[in-house]
Amino acid sequence: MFTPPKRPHRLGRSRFSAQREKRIADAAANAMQSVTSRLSPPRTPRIVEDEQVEQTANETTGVAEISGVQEYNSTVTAKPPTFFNEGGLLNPRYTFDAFIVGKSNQLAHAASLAVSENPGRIYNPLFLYGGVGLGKTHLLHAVGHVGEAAGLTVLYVTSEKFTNEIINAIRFQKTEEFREKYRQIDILLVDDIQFIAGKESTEEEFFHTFNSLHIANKQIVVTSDRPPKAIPSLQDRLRSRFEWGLLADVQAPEYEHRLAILRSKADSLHFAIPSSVIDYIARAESHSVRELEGSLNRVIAYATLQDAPITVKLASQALEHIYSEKKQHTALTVSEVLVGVSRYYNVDADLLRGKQRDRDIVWPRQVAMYLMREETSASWLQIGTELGGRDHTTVIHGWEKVHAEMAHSDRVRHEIAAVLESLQRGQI
Ligand SMILES: Nc1ncnc2c1ncn2[C@@H]1O[C@H](COP(=O)(O)OP(=O)(O)OP(=O)(O)O)[C@@H](O)[C@H]1O
Repeated sequence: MFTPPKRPHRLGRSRFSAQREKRIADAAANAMQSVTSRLSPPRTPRIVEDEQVEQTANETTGVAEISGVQEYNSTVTAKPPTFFNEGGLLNPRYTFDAFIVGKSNQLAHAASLAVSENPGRIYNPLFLYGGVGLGKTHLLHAVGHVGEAAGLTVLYVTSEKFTNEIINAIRFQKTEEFREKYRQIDILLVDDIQFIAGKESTEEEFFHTFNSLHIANKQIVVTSDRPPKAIPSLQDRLRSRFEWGLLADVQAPEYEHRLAILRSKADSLHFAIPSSVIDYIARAESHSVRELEGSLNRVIAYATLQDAPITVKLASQALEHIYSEKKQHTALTVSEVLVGVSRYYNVDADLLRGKQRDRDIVWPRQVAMYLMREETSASWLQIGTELGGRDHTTVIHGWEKVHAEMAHSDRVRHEIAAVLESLQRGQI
């Protein structure tokens, strides 16, 4: 039977003074820095963080995009845009070699490897989707590295950066230069494509970019936190183009996979971590590899700070606040499930409560029934009431339908896990 993933940790800090926590975090960060600089030569600076790029772009242009409508703030001094990446934007750490393959990411990895070796020829576009911190960006960059090594023109861009470039291009009448740049690319890598949804001119321009690259057999790889059909307000013509190639999802790693990832991370830090400690960290249910990496870094930093050997006891102290926060999760409520399911499937909550029997509405309604039963303490009767006064037998039937589909289909299992994850994220 499907065991729904546990909820990710919430941000509440009631049991810990924020000050104490900050002191540990600062000290850990400092210690980590000194550890890593002692152990390995300084790396090429990491890829510029997206936030920095966006912030700079927005500060420079004074452009705000509100509900898909672009507005210009004329009080900010405007500078002409720079269109071309300065290069080196691929993170050197994000290679195929450094990517640990497991059941949860097998398809996404194999597809990424295949397109990197044969760009524009097999899965085009490749659409990678899944929850936070599960390696989508890592795979995107890995494809880029292989392309660059083969001498191809690779462009990695976040959808926010793409949006900002379009806004700038329109503003400074440089749309031709913008198009020219995008049409010279052999491999276009776009991160977090879900953010272009609802931004009219960005979708329009992306649609044309997509078509001209696709016709020319140039490779397009995009990532998203959800499959195309679940991105609200995405234009249908883009949605169908995303579904043209291959959709590959990444899921949270299971225990053995978490172990392998942690071992590899510890090796890359040149740190001998006892297997009991690796096991201790891996045992915590985690929805994100980023979170796992954070736990490992914290344990190493904690040990360095205290000048103590790395033991399970020390690891449990270092991670105490994280685990105790995980235990404080509150259950979802039926109305949170309703709102979350409606948001995920882009179906109005009133339609979920209503009588319409269209397939597009019936399935999300049944998913809501299933998740209300599994994730809240509500009775069949209460769930029926929340869903527009339905009889409890209807709710049981809905639950059974989803349960049976999940038993037969990986795709449905993944879909339900993705809905649940989006509910949990919405709750934080
Ligand atoms: N299978 C894996 N093997 C090794 N490292 C991994 C793996 N999956 C994820 N990571 C690491 O976890 C971190 C987060 O991964 P990444 O940024 O690619 O996640 P993401 O899915 O793009 O998340 P987001 O949606 O938040 O952008 C990175 O440091 C990445 O190297």
